[in-house]
Amino acid sequence: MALDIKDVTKRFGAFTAVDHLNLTVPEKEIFGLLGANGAGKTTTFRMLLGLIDQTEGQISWKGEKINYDTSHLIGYLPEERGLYPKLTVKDQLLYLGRLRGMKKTEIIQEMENWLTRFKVPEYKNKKVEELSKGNQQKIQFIAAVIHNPQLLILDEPFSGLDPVNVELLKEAVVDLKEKGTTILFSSHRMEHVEELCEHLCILHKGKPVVAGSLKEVKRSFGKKNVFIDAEFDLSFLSEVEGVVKFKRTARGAIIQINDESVSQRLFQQLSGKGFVRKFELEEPSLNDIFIEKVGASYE
Ligand SMILES: Nc1ncnc2c1ncn2[C@@H]1O[C@H](COP(=O)(O)OP(=O)(O)OP(=O)(O)O)[C@@H](O)[C@H]1O
Repeated sequence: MALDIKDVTKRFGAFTAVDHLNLTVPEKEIFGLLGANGAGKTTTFRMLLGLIDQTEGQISWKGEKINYDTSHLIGYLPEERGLYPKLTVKDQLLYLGRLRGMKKTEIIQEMENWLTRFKVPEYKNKKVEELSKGNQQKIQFIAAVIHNPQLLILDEPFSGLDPVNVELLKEAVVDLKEKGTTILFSSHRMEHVEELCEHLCILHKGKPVVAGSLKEVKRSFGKKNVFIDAEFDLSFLSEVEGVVKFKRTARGAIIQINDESVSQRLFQQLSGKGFVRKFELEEPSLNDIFIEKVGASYE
């Protein structure tokens, strides 16, 4: 296994930010770390990178502790973006690439490939401060991957990007994975995690509350959703036995049910009531799971 986090705890004084975390990130996979604000994601990343020490536990990458000697194997997109505003993109990437031990020609080649891929080749000679926030983020992403790291850690990589740039970045992440990079990323956007990750962990107050493969996580949640689009009011279905939640949407209703058999009961209730355009049994979304596991503590 590539990245091993064994019983890791981080305390700041009396406050426990990460609490006995055990995680294994398989090699050449995309792994999602989820959690509400303050759950401990960034603290976990900082410990992985050796930027702060854990209070307890062990972290290793391919069996070795991560330290200054292994830092060229790792790429990091920090949550607090940190580029030098007065430098041009080229000088910025040359500086960061050299710190990673790259040759100038290699850096220029990689930079040009990435800028073309991100559809901004003309940014090479622009100062960072001249770029929009989203475009600065693309440059920050390039800075994280320019040295072809084995392990890539992305803290909220999609935040602040428009849908076109989100797609560009997602495709880049999937390509890197296919070329053998192990990727760990955090996000508040469940649909991104659902689309990209094979394994995931939801942290809550520093503790993992859900962990496993996306399939296992969904299966073990048990509940399902039924989507119904009908020409009549469906709210009476909220009273049917086995219905956990009823949510009206613009086109109908999404009904969370205890188990698959309840869908049959719902279907029977619709008979003779009017025209039903759609009746669909769906997997629970990661959003449903997150809200149940984490959301209760907000109430
Ligand atoms: N240096 C520090 N000193 C004291 N407390 C800290 C420190 N760094 C983080 N914390 C606390 O640890 C907890 C976890 O913070 P962290 O930044 O890891 O959360 P997060 O999951 O990344 O949140 P977000 O989604 O908001 O970025 C928070 O309550 C935070 O206030």
